Amino acid sequence: MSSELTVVVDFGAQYNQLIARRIRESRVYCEIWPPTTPVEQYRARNVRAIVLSGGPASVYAESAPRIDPAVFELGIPVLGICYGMQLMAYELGGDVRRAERGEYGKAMLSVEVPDSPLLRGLDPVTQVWMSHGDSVISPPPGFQVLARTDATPTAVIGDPARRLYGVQFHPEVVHTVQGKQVLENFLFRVCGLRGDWTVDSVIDSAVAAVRRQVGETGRALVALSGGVDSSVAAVLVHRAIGDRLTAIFVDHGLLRAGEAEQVTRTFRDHFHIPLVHVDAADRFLARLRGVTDPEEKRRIVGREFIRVFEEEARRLGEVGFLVQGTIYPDVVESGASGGGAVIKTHHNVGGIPEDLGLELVEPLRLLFKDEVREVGRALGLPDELVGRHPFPGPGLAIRVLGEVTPERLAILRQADAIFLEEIRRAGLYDRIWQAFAVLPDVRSVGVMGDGRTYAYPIVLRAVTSEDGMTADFFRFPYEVLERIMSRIVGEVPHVNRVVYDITTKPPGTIEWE
Ligand SMILES: Nc1ncnc2c1ncn2[C@@H]1O[C@H](COP(=O)(O)OP(=O)(O)OP(=O)(O)O)[C@@H](O)[C@H]1O
Ligand SMILES: O=c1[nH]c(=O)c2[nH+]cn([C@@H]3O[C@H](COP(=O)(O)O)[C@@H](O)[C@H]3O)c2[nH]1
Ligand SMILES: NC(=O)CC[C@H](N)C(=O)O
Ligand SMILES: [Mg+2]
Repeated sequence: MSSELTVVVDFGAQYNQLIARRIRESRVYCEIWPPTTPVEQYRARNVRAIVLSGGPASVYAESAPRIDPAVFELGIPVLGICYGMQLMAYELGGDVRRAERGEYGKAMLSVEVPDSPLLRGLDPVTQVWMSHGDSVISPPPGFQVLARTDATPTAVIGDPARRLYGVQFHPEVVHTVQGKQVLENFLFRVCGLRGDWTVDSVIDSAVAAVRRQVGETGRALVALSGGVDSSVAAVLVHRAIGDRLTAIFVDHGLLRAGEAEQVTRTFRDHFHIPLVHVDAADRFLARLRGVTDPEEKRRIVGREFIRVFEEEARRLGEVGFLVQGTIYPDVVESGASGGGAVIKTHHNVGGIPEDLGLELVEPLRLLFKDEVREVGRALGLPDELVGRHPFPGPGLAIRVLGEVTPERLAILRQADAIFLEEIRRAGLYDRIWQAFAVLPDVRSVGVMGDGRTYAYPIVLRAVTSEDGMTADFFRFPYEVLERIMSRIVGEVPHVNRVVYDITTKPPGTIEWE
């Protein structure tokens, strides 16, 4: 994909995905590898730069994750971050111990060697973000101290001859004001990279890889939800194999208002991808009748999805490949990021059975969500599709709390549509990561038109997030909330109250079930 492969070695830091994203933002291609990756792999893949991530362990502990010290002798430049720096120092003969003073949060870094290639262009004193209890007490032979903080005299160390560097702070977080400069200094000045990772190069190599995998005559299916990932995967594969790709869109009756029409229209008119639209609402709702347990609902939807899918696959016949919109966080989280070579053997559709006999095609498996969006834009997908909020596979079944009935789905759909319409009208859609309405299974007393009501509340949920793993509630202007409330109560039957969920994740999750 690029001749400038950079590897982030994962020692269990919360931030290793963030390190990889920052590197890619500088247009350098990067993968996350486990510390157990054999040294030969670094040579075989022609790795040009290595970043050792932070991690919760202490290097001197028995069980601490390590790396083959031969990595430091490959002649490839290394940047150790926090634990990564401590590990490098420890392995090369430095002294690492519990510091007298831990350092958590903001600290001021004083640059001592301003002409070090790693620190070029930094302010003499610059704010960094720290999170460590151990410190490099004395650096290994060959290393010099390049910068310090009050609590940590060895905040940055380096051996310019061997191109080995360590920073105790976290350059990848925004609280380290000049962190991007430090990472780019490492990539461009220390390693001599140029940054040739562009969306066009990503698309070209993904298209070529799909052609190689599927061959001249192979046929493929894609389960298309209309969400960002499966849509971008579909368009990419369509570019590679044309109408040997068929998309299957399942309307399970748990979609938002207008969604099925929108998805089918976009794909038929805009992309000319043959699309099978399966209207399966009745069978999903029949299976969900009387079911209130959230996990049971998810299982039922997942299982029914596969049944529908299998039936369609059998009907089409002679299909050898299944396209999935698996993205990099899915891969990393499933522990399959070992050198990019391990193929994820399971899928994210909810359980495609082995005997379906389809080989997986996953053209987005090395991309982050924002990169997937960029690829989608470059492929000509309309903004309203690329910028869509994520929508969960089980759909409204997990937003109608308790039993899912056609009546309660109708209430939720109408309220949800008003909520999103007003968000768009206020110009806030793109500032929010995900927004939706929830219908609880309680009722409360109200007064409307001088009469007593006893009806449902609607819960509004809107969050900001980078990746869905953590989230904060969105700060709406009160006027917008007020308009949403008055429209929902005024227009949606059986609703007499509107509440706004201000729970962060953690402790809450984004969805209610
Ligand atoms: N209604 C549907 N019809 C067909 N396939 C679906 C449907 N809903 C979900 N899927 C499949 O399940 C996968 C996982 O859904 P998921 O919501 O994680 O991804 P997405 O819909 O592609 O993107 P996004 O995260 O932006 O919603 C999808 O990529 C798609 O293959
Ligand atoms: O495709 C999906 N199938 C699911 O079963 C599912 N459950 C949650 N989500 C989405 O994941 C993100 C995090 O959700 P939670 O904070 O509720 O776990 C949010 O974006 C949720 O919408 C799902 N997506
Ligand atoms: N964030 C880290 O990498 C911490 C490293 C090590 N556990 C310390 O406390 O110093
Ligand atoms: Mg989706």
